[in-house]
Amino acid sequence: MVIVVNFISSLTERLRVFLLTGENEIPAPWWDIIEQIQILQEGLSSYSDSQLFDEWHSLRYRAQSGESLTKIMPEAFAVVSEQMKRHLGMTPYSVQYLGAFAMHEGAIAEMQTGEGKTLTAALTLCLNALLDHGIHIATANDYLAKRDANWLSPVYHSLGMTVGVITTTSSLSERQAAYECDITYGTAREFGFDYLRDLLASPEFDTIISSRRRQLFGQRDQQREQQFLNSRQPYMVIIDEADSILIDEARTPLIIGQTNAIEEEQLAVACEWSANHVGKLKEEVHYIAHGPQRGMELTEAGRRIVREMLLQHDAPSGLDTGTAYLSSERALRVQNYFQKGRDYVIRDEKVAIVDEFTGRISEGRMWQNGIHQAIEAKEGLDITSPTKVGAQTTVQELFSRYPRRAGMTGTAESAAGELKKIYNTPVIKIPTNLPSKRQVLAEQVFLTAEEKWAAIVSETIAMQRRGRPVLIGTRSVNLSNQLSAQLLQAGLDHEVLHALNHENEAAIIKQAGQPGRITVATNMAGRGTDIILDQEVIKSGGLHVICSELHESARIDRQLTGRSARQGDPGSARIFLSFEDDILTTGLGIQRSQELYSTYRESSQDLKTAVRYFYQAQKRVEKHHEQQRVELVDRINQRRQTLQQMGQHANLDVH
Ligand SMILES: Nc1ncnc2c1ncn2[C@@H]1O[C@H](COP(=O)(O)OP(=O)(O)OP(=O)(O)O)[C@@H](O)[C@H]1O
Repeated sequence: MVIVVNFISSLTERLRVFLLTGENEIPAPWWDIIEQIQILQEGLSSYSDSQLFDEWHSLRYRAQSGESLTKIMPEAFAVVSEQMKRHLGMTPYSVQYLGAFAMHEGAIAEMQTGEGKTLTAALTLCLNALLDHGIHIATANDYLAKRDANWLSPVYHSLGMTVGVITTTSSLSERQAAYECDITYGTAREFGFDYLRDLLASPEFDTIISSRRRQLFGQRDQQREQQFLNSRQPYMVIIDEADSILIDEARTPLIIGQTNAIEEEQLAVACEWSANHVGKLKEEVHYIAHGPQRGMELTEAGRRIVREMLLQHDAPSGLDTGTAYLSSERALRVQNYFQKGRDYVIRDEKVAIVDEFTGRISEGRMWQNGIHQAIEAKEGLDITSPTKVGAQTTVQELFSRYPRRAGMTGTAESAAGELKKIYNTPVIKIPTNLPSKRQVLAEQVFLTAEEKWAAIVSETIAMQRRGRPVLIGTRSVNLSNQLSAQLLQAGLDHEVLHALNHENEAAIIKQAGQPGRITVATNMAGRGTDIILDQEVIKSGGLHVICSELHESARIDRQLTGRSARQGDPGSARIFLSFEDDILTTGLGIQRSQELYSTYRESSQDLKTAVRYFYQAQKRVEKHHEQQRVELVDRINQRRQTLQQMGQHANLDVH
């Protein structure tokens, strides 16, 4: 045993050298280490449970006495694997060890969907938990946090480790308890908000925030009076769906707000008044549209009309002209760019934001700068409290607090450059356990959206006739409903999975691999839930995935197509496009997309060669989003510096 362990130690040193060189191919020594782990595990199979526990305990002792975790890794993985075999009935595959090595060394392991990332992460988590510092695993949503923690808890408990879960609904004391555990599961968003809550409660925040600034933000938040939620210094985080969190979500800051009663009242009045009046304003005459980000601008004629409306008897008293201009511009922006069913849904008489990347409701999120209230006014709902920024952070800053961080995902390779640049984290591509049998069929391009949807229905019928299940991904709840109506018209039974019914997700996904089953899903597309194929389906070609439009991020498209042909199963995928798709206008502009539309209307035989325009448009949008992320980080850093300067001035005043 000693000889084996020494041999492994020399190999693990080589593993580190490899990572530092930044190549992303799996080197031969990694395979040798796996073989040795398997030999070690074989030796442990005769151990009793208490002997295994003692073995783990001695590894803890060695780790805490200063022996490097990399050196201990093979022995630790052998013990954890033996516990996985005993408690879950599964022994990690070789590729899962590769993923765990990569993550232990701080990389993002790119593992295809369905390759077993949950188990892989557990290996790395256990190893790093040997130091007793507390490890976080950031999952894509609450459901996965609970599911994964429950599934793996017998393994953690058998090693004497505690595991906690934080979800949107966790109380403060539940959060405190979960952070005390060896391993804590939660979403990046929850970890981020708890960090901000603790930041607001910290004495440093008081020094930074001068008394003048406190006046601006109102009195101390109640939460600031109580203990920290997480009193431990964060040590390591593993980020699941790392590209989605580190790239897609990094465009919006995490903000924790504080309210102000007077502004609340004024905003509500202005929003309601504007929502009722902006219908009278005409584009180009009264306002200019600058796009979703920059919004609307009233022209001189527009301002005149707003002033006239303010003089009418139904105008609320106390609404000043400046506020009326601003709230009219905001109401116009909401009317033109925020779509019910795509950007938000109404749930329990409240506006709930739909995450554009996952298709799920972003629990607890509100749009800032009065947008949320303007939407409520447009929908005739009660106006909720506006929030002022109390503290904010970026995803980049949140994760840079952890001395050790790693990630895993099915689709990081295309974002490898940005991940390396912003987070200094390499991406390592892990091979699949079994060779992939996915057939990616040629894209189909149509002039109009109508033709495209008709073709999607036809392809669905053809696949169903062969006994194959079909999963159709759409970009919004509205489109899902529209397609659903068409499927019904064609007499096709189907299930719809979207932000408003995602409680049934697991049940719907469970059935999605049955012969001839049709499932329509918004972007979430059952991420994190396995579509298990019926034996008959495997014989008839597996799941067929239809991507009904290109998403603004190519990774989301790949996640969708990746639902087919998992773990060596057969399967296929096809992307359908039309010249009326949003991606063209967003990426190439309205004029260019109209030109393309006209060109291809005249020469429809060229449609096939048009595919490249769609990918070009998608690339442009991705580039634009990357730019936004860089700007966000700069803006928040600048704001911090200003605050710090204000704090220093305040201190000078006191002295
Ligand atoms: N070593 C193993 N032996 C047998 N089954 C395994 C093993 N590892 C994982 N599985 C099974 O494979 C399936 C997929 O696992 P998991 O959900 O972790 O995959 P994933 O890579 O996270 O997929 P996704 O990207 O869809 O979330 C699960 O049903 C799991 O039980």
